[in-house]
Amino acid sequence: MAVRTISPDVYSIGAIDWNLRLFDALIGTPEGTSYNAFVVKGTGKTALIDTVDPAFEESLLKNLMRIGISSLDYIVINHAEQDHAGSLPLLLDMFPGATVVADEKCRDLLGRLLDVPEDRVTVVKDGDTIDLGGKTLEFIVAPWVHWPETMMTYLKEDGILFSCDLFGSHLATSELFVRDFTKVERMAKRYFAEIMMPFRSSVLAAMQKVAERDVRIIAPSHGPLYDDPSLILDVYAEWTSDTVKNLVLLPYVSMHGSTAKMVSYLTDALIERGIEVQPYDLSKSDLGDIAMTTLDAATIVIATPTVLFGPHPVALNAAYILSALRPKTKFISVIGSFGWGGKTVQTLVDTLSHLSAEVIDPVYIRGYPTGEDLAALNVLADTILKKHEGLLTRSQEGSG
Ligand SMILES: Cc1cc2nc3c(=O)[nH]c(=O)nc-3n(C[C@H](O)[C@H](O)[C@H](O)COP(=O)(O)O)c2cc1C
Repeated sequence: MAVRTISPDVYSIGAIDWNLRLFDALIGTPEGTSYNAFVVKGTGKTALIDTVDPAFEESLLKNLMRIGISSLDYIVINHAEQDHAGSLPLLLDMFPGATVVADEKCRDLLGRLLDVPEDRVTVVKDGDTIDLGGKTLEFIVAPWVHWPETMMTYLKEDGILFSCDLFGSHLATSELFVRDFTKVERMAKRYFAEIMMPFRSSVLAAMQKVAERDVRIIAPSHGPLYDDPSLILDVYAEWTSDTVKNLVLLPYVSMHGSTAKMVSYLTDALIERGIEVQPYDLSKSDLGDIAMTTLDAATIVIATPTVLFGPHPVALNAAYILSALRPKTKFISVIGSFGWGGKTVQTLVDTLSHLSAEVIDPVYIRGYPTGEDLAALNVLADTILKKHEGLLTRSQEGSG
């Protein structure tokens, strides 16, 4: 993997994982990812900031050699997750004089996850600094910007924020800095929806700390870097806001066509009312795309038949994940078809209860939809329209 210079004596030496297609055995990564690691050389001391996934530890060592590093003074660990800290045990063997720099919670997790001895770790607090000689590292503790121990590191003289997972994207690219933001924005949005959305208030607190500093370069731990920070800061301001769009997310599954017919009818009914709608056939769709849509959707309608007295397991899985991601969705509903009975609607409403969204009356029918059932879907579309108009009015009053 190539070494790239970010600014004088600051290098990007991480690894690009071009072929990764599934991260954490959960998240699709259609465009691969990178594990970014950085070296900052001061006149007196040298620091490595984060490591790489252990599968790439050899390439990290080679890159250290390429830039003439024979000893490391500090290894800053912003996040204990293995894709960033996983090469630490090898590095601690290779560089016996190196001290790990981490916050207290991170020290604890490094011990538990990677068996890193406590006496190799120097604990830092929010605002602490280390002077490398003409290069000052400031540590910005950012709990729950993914995990409880996360922190960021700010290189004062160069205005570089090593932001850890914040502002990251799962994107393998040969570009060090973002050049085509339209492409990167999609991957950054997906990353935000899948990783950061459950921690929106913590992200906002971290962004406040970023705003207090003169940040000229943002260097996240996944994906390309930003030499125009406003690109990513502006979209994050929107994503972390409470604003939702006049959009319905409609994830569905259907075995024999009854629920599919209802989805198709409701989709048209929403379009006719000027409401944007995004149906996803759960048997074919990527959860990352669905997660991204939840970021904007004012309403989620889950459509499923009853299977073994409850929702189809694919729909239940989607509801569970959507609930865990805690989108800012304001309204939820359920539509679908059953044969004889079950607890589908209640199970889904209970599963989505984390969202604190208002439940709009479900349309749950027996068998193939009749004219009366389709009329009920028109009523549902009318209700969604009224609810969305109410949101718009409230937000206009709020801004007026
Ligand atoms: C494997 C299987 C299990 C089912 N279990 C139930 C059930 O527990 N309760 C029920 O009311 N209907 C049950 N049904 C019937 C379906 O809910 C019903 O046929 C429904 O109309 C199918 O909708 P779809 O055409 O959208 O797949 C089951 C159907 C299948 C194929």
